[in-house]
Amino acid sequence: DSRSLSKSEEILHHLQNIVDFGKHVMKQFFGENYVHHGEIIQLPLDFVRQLCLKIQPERPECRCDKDMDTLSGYAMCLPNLTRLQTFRFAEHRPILCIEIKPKCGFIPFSSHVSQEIKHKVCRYCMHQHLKVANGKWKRPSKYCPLDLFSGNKQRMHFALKSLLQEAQNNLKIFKNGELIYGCKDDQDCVSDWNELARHLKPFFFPSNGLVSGPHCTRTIVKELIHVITMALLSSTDTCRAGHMKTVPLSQGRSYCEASAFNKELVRNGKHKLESSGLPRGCVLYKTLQAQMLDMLDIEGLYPLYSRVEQYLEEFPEERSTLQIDGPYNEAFYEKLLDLSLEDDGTVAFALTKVQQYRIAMTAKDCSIMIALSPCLQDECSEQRPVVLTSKSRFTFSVSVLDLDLKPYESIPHQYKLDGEIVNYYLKNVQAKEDPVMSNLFKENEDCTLVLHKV
Ligand SMILES: O=P(O)(O)O[C@@H]1[C@@H](OP(=O)(O)O)[C@H](OP(=O)(O)O)[C@H](O)[C@H](OP(=O)(O)O)[C@H]1OP(=O)(O)O
Ligand SMILES: Nc1ncnc2c1ncn2[C@@H]1O[C@H](COP(=O)(O)OP(=O)(O)OP(=O)(O)O)[C@@H](O)[C@H]1O
Repeated sequence: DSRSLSKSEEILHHLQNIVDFGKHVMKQFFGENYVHHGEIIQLPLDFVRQLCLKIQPERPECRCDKDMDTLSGYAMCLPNLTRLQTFRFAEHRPILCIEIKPKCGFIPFSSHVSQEIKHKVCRYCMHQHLKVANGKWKRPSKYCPLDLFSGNKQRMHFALKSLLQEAQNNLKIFKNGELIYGCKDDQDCVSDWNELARHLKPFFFPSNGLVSGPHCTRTIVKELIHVITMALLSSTDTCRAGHMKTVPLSQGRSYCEASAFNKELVRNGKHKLESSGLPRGCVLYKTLQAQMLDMLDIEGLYPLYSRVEQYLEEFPEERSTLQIDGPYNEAFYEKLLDLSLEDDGTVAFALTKVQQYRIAMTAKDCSIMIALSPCLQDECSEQRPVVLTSKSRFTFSVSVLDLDLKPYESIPHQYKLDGEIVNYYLKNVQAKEDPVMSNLFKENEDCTLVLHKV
């Protein structure tokens, strides 16, 4: 009927927006090779219905509030990113793929931040405590995104090792497209390093020269961390927004006080954490630059969102002219390049900041896929990126996944969640970790009471 027809059109429009966003916006920020925008295809409805039934039992429970669309027949076709994207020749080879969801790699530098702690401890590390308290994860992770994004090999090594210890939803490993390490759903996490090493041994020690046992496991994990680090730091792409610098590197703190790596250094009497900086073309640099489009922090952004909201309440028909829900075309991209922070009180200024924030949110929640395939020395030419380990060599490709633009409507949720994360941390973690602070906290509370009485 006409209702389902218009629903189908709506879905088609939504998918078209996703493709356009990848093509016209994210490709510009990340570069041609890292982003695969996919294409829209039509599938027979019968096939879609069967597919839906087949995958339903495999879907994580927490995801089942979202239904698969079985009515429109439209679908997005994406390359299988667990496979190498660049070189067809290696397709028959065994393939290892590491998926990392790195999350936000910088500490807010905005003067709109109201709580000092946000300038010291990163959002991921604070959020961990709330997630464990809410039962999302059983144990906190020692991973800190600032270590991964530091570009310093030692800190990156620590971050990756921590991800391998508590993968949560930040790390998955696939062998020939099949998940061998990480969480299938929130309850079911595999973190057996011996098992992982068994899977990886043929990749790293093909001639079987390594005996098994704890030493072997450690060696293999080390080699794995090495190849991931090299792939993350490799510059395999250039892009239009490459010249765009969202923030001078000197702004903001380059380490997080809550990072276990940092704490260990402080315990050993060292107080300066090294951040070697990221090579400009590497995927981490690109991701961080896009994340840093959040220049005002949610606290500075929220009033601007309210300004846009107020305007839309008065002129709802303006929503499409303002391109809030697309089209994500060249004009949309051009507007994102205005990094000025001077608020002239206009809706245009507020809107630009809101859209930049949505891009940043997307980049804070995307995943990086590294696909690696063993290659022989004579196959490795200069055009193909290669990473060497002690006993093998790999050709690899790096892609970015899950680049759908975060909805405008999620901004109030972001604002609320930010407050919850910070308040939980201040009350339950910082106060307990630091008894002096804790006492100060109490004194302040007493003090407030006295003042109230007077
Ligand atoms: O807000 P965060 O940082 O908790 O991120 C959410 C993710 O949680 P995480 O912290 O990575 O465990 C969350 O991850 P999970 O679904 O919990 O694995 C989603 O990616 C969510 O995005 P969306 O709302 O589904 O588009 C993410 O929400 P957005 O903030 O990106 O909208
Ligand atoms: N093109 C791809 N190639 C290989 N693996 C993929 C691809 N797309 C997604 N995946 C795998 O599926 C997981 C979920 O992907 P994604 O979050 O994009 O799904 P989704 O359809 O958006 O689900 P939801 O709507 O529940 O968020 C990814 O973390 C990744 O492991």
